[in-house]
Amino acid sequence: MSGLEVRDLAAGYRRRTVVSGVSTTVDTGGWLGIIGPNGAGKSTLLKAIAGLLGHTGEVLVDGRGLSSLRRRERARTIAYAPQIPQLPAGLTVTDYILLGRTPHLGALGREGQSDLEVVNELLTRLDLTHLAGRSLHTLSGGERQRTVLARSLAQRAGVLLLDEPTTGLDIGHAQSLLDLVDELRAELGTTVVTTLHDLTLAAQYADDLLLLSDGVPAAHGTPAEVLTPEALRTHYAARAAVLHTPDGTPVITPTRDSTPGTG
Ligand SMILES: Nc1ncnc2c1ncn2[C@@H]1O[C@H](COP(=O)(O)OP(=O)(O)OP(=O)(O)O)[C@@H](O)[C@H]1O
Repeated sequence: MSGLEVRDLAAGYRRRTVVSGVSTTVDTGGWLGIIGPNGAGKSTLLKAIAGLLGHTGEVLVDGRGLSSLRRRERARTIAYAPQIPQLPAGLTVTDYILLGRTPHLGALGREGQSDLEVVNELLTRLDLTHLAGRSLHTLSGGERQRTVLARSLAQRAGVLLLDEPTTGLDIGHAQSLLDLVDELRAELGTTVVTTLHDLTLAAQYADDLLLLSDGVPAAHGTPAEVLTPEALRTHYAARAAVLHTPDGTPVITPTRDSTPGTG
């Protein structure tokens, strides 16, 4: 049970406010997608929700303010995978993913069978088993991305914040990752917040979308409500058609201007 509530959050860097006026609720086991053009403030918002960036307003999980939680309890409550992670040198893939289990270890700090089982399952599900003993710095971009996500998933926190989790992943690995996250929310009631540039994937996986534009919420609702051709034109300056799958999920496809002489 880990519902998330954000109340009138504002955050930024030094004296510059980058995001403001964000209020939203994500039910236990729900999935909120944060979308918006480059520089809109998506990563800043996610970092502020994670408690990694000073902010005003409140972030509550099951009604409890995150700032009131001790470090270990907080790590069991909320997990965050950054868009561009800093990876420690010299660790193997397995050791790095095991770090995600730290908030669950007993007084001696030794991992047990259940921790290893969680890690092994993630290695399998994220197609990393063949890389288990490899050093982090030898991984390709997509392999590194999957390893970082595996660590955040190993944390088994009630709230999972993922910043652009599919960046650098091919279409198959992107789907496996999002399917796995979807299963965690169904099986464990994990509450998910992701930023996603791929609007079609965002529409397929998230229950609700929050569109940020210039740091403020410009639209908030179901994917079909938020992803309109007007919204794409206004906030992304994009030419795009919005098609729909039989169940009504929007599919965004860019369209090219057919100006004579430009092909
Ligand atoms: N560490 C920082 N210090 C100062 N300004 C920052 C910092 N990080 C981000 N910004 C600025 O804050 C604004 C929002 O950045 P942010 O990374 O949150 O946007 P975003 O929506 O995630 O963008 P993108 O889609 O390009 O990843 C941008 O103008 C950016 O230049």
